[in-house]
Amino acid sequence: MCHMTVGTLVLLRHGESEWNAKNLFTGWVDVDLTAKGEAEARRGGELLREHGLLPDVVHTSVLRRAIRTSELALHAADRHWIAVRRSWRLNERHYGALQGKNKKQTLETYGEEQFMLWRRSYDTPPPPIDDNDEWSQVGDPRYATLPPELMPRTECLKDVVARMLPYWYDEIVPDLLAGRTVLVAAHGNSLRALVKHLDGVSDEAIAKLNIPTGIPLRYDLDAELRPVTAGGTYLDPAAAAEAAAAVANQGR
Ligand SMILES: O=C(O)[C@@H](CO)OP(=O)(O)O
Repeated sequence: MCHMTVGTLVLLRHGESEWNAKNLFTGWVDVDLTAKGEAEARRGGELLREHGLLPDVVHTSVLRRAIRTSELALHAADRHWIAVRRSWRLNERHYGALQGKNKKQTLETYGEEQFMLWRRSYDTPPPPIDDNDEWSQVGDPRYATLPPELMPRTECLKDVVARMLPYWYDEIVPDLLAGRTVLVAAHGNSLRALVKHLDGVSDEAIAKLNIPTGIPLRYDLDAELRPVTAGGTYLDPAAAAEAAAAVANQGR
């Protein structure tokens, strides 16, 4: 008899970034972590170590807040030496013309309904960013090999699901099927896209789901890659609930 071993998936949103702290829409803008964000990343790594949840491989976006979070967390867990893979497909949702804009001012200017449509609706993207905008990523060398028609100027969550899933199936799933413990260090909305897929969250319900910074979320998957526990398990559930509520309230 052949038993397929399925590994464990651990999702980690980067720690607080400079633009999280300033309450600015960030998207693909490559901002760094704050000192608080660095401490959150280290704490995330300590949680991994305390729970004996030691990654064999890490997948990150190509943005420094996720890369640095993974490095700080893995250092704290004594797993700094594991294999690393990165992809733009794990990047934060491209926030279009909202990149660099203040969330509170945007809420005041456009009103609650439009603000939440842009932030959390499944299929309404913000207006596209102009290629000459100071926060455009056109010309950024890290995307030089990206086919031009794949380079986003804005994205809704549905677009993120569509561009993230090829990476999930082609790069992450094989690691899981090989029985590995897989850490995915990414972003609020790219992880919402992955959670939506894993848990089969409806287009409506995903609007209410927020991912806190720096707290590992564990998913044990069955042989069909379905979560054994719906929604996964945060390694620090109380801190996760409080931090997710704070994300939901941004802009207010
Ligand atoms: O600004 C962003 O890129 C994201 C994540 O910080 O914000 P929001 O939670 O509003 O989608």
